[in-house]
Amino acid sequence: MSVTDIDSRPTAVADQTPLTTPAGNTGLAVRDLTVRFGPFTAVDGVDLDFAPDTVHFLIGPNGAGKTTCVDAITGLSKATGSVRLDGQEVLGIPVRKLARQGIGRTFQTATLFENLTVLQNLDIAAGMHRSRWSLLGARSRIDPAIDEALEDTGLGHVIDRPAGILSHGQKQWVEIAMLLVQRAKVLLLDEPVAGMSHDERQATGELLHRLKRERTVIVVEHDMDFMRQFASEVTVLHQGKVLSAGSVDAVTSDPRVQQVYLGSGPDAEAEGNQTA
Ligand SMILES: Nc1ncnc2c1ncn2[C@@H]1O[C@H](COP(=O)(O)OP(=O)(O)OP(=O)(O)O)[C@@H](O)[C@H]1O
Repeated sequence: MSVTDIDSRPTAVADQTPLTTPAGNTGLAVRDLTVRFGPFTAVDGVDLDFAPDTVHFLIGPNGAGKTTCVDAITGLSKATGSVRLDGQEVLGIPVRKLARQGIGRTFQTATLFENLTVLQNLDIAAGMHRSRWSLLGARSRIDPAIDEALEDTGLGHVIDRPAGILSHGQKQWVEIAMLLVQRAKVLLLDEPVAGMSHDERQATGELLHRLKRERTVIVVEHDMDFMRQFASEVTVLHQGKVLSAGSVDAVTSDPRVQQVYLGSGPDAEAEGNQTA
C-alpha cells in the first residue's frame, strides 16, 4: 500500500456519543523541538500543533524521528525547544509529573503487568492520582474513573482476566484505558494497531474518534489504510524534519510526500513503500 493508493479509500468515521472528557484542553504546541544523540540530530527543529478534537497522525518512513518526537514530548528523550500544554511549558518536567499534567502515552509493545488482571492494572494506573493515604485505605467499590474507562473501551467483560492472556488488540485497549483512568488530556499512541486484526483496527479507530472530543489524540502509525480512514490531521516527518502537514488529502497529494514514499530520488529508493 502506498500513499497514493490510499487516496481512493473512503473516509468514514461515524461520530458517536462523546465520552466524558477532561475540561480545559487547548492542545499541545511544540516549537523547535530538537533531539541529538551525540553528533546525530534525530529531531531537527520540529514545530507541531496538536489541536483538541482531532486525531492527529504522525507518519514518515523508518527513522524519520516519529518515536523520538514522542519520547521528547513525554520526557523520555532529552530535548531542547518548547512543548506547551494549554499554554504551560512542560518540556523537561519529570515523566510522572507529566502524567499528572495530563500527558499520557502508550508504547509499541504493551507495558501491562501480565500476571495481574485488567482491573488490577487499571487500579494501579488510577493510583497515580490518589494520595498515599487513600491508597492505603480499603476501597469497597471500583473507582468511577475505572468504570468509565471500562465502558469507553468496551473491556468490561474481561476485567477479571489476567492481562497476559488478552488479545493484542485488547492489550492496547487496556493501555488506552489506563490513560483514560489517569484523566489524560493528551494521548500519544505509538503504532496502536500494529498486529491487530481488521475488526480490532476498526474498533480502535472508532474508539480514537470517540476519545478525541476535547482530548488531543496523537497517533504514530505506519498503517496507511488506518491513517487514511481515521486521521483528521497528518504530519509527515522525514529525516527529523516536518516534510508536510495538513489534511489526509493535502498530505497524500503533496509531491514531496509522494517522492519520499514512492519517488525516484535516492531517499525514496532507500525508504519507499516502507509503510505498505
Ligand atoms: N537512543 C538512540 N541513540 C542513537 N540514535 C537513536 C536513538 N534512538 C533513535 N535513534 C535514531 O534516531 C532516528 C529516529 O529514530 P525514531 O525511532 O524516532 O524513528 P521513527 O520515525 O520512529 O522510525 P520507526 O518508524 O522505524 O520506528 C533513527 O535514525 C534512529 O536510529
